[in-house]
Amino acid sequence: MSMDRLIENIVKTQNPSVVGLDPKLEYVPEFIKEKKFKKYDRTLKAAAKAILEFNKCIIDEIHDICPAIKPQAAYYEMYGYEGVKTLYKTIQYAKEKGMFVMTDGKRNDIGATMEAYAAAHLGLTDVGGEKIEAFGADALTVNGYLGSDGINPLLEQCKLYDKGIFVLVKTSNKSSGELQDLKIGDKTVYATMGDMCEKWGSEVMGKYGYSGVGAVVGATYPEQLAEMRAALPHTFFLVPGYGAQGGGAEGVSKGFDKNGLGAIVNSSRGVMCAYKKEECDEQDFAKAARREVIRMKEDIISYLPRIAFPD
Ligand SMILES: O=C(O)c1cc(=O)[nH]c(=O)n1[C@@H]1O[C@H](COP(=O)(O)O)[C@@H](O)[C@H]1O
Repeated sequence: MSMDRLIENIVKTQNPSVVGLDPKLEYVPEFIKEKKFKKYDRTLKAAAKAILEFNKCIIDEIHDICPAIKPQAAYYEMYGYEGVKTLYKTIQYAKEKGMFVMTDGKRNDIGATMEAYAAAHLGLTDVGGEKIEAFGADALTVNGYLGSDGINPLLEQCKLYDKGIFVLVKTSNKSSGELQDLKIGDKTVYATMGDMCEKWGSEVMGKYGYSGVGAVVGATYPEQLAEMRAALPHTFFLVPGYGAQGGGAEGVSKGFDKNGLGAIVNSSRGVMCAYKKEECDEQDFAKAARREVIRMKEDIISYLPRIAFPD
């Protein structure tokens, strides 16, 4: 089960964090951009090639100490088909290095269209009887607010191809409460969505007590993280919002269980732009990313009892 593979990577690296690869071109060091501009002019192709080199250098530096990456599709789509090619190549490269890949697409649609998204990102695409992997991530972020019709096609792919999903429950952004904190009877909308994750997940349980249906709960809402951890014992959390959005290690620790499992914390800009914050030589950008991954890991695990498989 895919969440089992994520847990195994976390225990192996003793690191419950994921690096978000959300590479705006302005984050890419000048020496890489200049090289690509010289070869391809100032084109979408040059941008996509620069981003691929940037991503690969970071993956080379962190794959032994970090269990997973989370490329956010928007940062690739903005460079058109060349950017989408870079997304595919980034996913494949990270997987070859043993990393777990969560594509952040926040996809959702009605059943038939969701089947197409599910095939694209998690399963196989049928080409005249030939089944071909399109993107091949291990997991996909999705929006569950269209209900079960939008989630069931994904569960099929999760079962068939050993994949996982992370459903938006309580998002990290400031206005997330406008809808998600409203009450349905005596329950908030986000808690109701959390319950739906537990229900969907019962079809795809893994061997460490967590299902293939995870939930996104923001690092910026520690109280809600604690509430959801207690309410959703089989749901693994993706926790974005650490660092750049103000979330801290003590807050995110509320999303973990007694074994130091149950959550993985994302940082994107914090890692990609570490070399800018350090003000080190830009040639050193990937090493700065590695230093930030180690700093973040030490920060988070200082609040956890241990990171170990359940007894
Ligand atoms: O699903 C997500 O990953 C996500 C959900 C959420 O509630 N908040 C959130 O910030 N994210 C994503 O997590 C990443 C956060 O990036 P940084 O703020 O740069 O660390 C971005 O890719 C966001 O799209």
